[in-house]
Amino acid sequence: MVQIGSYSINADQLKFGLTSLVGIYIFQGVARFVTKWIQVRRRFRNATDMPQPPHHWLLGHLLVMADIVQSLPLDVHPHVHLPFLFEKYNLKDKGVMYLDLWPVGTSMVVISDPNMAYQVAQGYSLPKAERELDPVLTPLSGPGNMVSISGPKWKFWRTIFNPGFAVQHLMTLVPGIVKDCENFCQVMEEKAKQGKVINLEKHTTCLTIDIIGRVVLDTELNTQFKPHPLVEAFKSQISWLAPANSYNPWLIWHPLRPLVFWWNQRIMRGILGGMLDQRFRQRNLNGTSTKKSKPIIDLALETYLKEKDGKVDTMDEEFRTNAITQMLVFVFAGHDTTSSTICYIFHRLSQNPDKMARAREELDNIFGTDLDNAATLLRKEPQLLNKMVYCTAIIREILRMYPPASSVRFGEPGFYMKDPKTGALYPTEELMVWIASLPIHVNDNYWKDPREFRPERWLEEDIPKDAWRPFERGTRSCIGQELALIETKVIMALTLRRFDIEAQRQPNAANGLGEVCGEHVYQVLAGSAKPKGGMPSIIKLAPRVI
Ligand code: HEM
Repeated sequence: MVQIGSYSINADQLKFGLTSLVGIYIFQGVARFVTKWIQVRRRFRNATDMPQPPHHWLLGHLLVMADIVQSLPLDVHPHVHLPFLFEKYNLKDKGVMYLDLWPVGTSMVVISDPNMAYQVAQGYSLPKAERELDPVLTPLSGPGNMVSISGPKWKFWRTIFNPGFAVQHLMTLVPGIVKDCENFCQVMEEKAKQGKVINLEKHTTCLTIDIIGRVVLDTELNTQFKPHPLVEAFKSQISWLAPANSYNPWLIWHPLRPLVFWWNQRIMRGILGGMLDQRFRQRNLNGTSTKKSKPIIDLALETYLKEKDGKVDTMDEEFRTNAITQMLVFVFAGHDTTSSTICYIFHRLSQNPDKMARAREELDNIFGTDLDNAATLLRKEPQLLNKMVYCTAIIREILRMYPPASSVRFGEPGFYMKDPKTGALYPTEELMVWIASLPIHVNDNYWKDPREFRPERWLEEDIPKDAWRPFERGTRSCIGQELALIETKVIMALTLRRFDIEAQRQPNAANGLGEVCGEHVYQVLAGSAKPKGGMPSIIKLAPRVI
């Protein structure tokens, strides 16, 4: 007998009551699930204004998706599927494709038309799809990170960091970037002498992490020579992210994942917090530094101190927590996108000796034929990077063919995209809006021979308006795009003439397929879109270095 206030109930009544409660709870859950299922399927089935592949009354587009997934190597990045879907279901001319993937994925609209991408990112900036971004970005940087938030909070942080990413400022940081690239050359030379297959992406990642550490935190992380606890915790975090291409429940809901995430966050935030506090103490003691090249962390603190009218004894806890989050997001967003771009540059040039020769000739003309001169000259005159016209065309072409990131937004009631050719209106309400860039970048309505690597197109042809968007466009475009271009050019200036790098073939994916449009190091999902297997490569000294 159990006494509750003035009531008493026996064990059987209690059991009955609890079972009924659980039953009602489960019934409500199932009813909600089924209702949502019916609503979503109905919306897609009855829609005449939502161009889409054939829709199944029960499974939506899950069968269509399963079909396309099977027709490509199983491990490709999800954005690789999209151009094939547009092509197969004749949706390229529509410029949009609606996909009903509920309950496995979010219902969405994907864009392959530059003008409609303009409408959602530049004409009007739809808010970020925070719910879809957070599972990746929260473990890596924390809640409230600049990539996934929208509104006034995002504006506050973007305004604080914008000056640090302006070209004029970044040019002052080139000497430091050159130093990291010299370290890279040293490591690559050793690897070339060993003649073994190396994981190229691992080395370019260490390089870009060193650069981001220097530019943002003014710290020599030196990961090219020895592991750094910040970076090790970061890599562990990436390796523990829930896999997007797996349906294995053990991998999706690994019970240890929250614990690992918490532990790594503790390490990363501890290290960055320490760095931030130290800079804050120094700034408070020394006032505003007159040093010409300032790391981004100092510029942020300067803005903060200015807002507080000069000296303050302690940093606002909210500012501190959020500043650490943004530093972490810079470390994440600032390294793996650039590192995979560098890998693909080497890869495509090794397959196209004529283009490699043209790039080397350009570098000889700018920096002279003595290879050691490039570093010395760049330290003195960073503006020489602006003369690397053909190399810039190569970077643009690689980013067109292998965009490492893209933008996911969330639609709004009453916000429609308008087909510029037909005037048809396409709804966005309650849908994820994916500006995936790849389906735009390889859409032959806008690009000639889109699957061909032809840097010359950037010098000789008209590039369609808004059709190149690897950094996205509009207010939410990449804050680090100038940094990415500068560092990639410095790396090219110092390495292209020194090394020949050749990507090696790897075992096929689980379904026996090993290529996408003839590419064997296609993009896979690993935080962002990265070359398969880290692009294992043989590296040799270029003939003129031997
Ligand atoms: C080749 C290199 C890079 C590519 C292709 C790239 C691409 C992108 C893209 C497509 C976005 C928009 C993402 C979205 O809408 O969700 C973005 C945003 C962002 N990127 Fe990059 N990125 C690169 C390098 C960098 C670097 C070096 C940094 C340095 C810190 C960086 C920091 C950021 C940040 C903080 C944002 C969010 C900006 C905002 O919403 O205000 N990125 N990037």
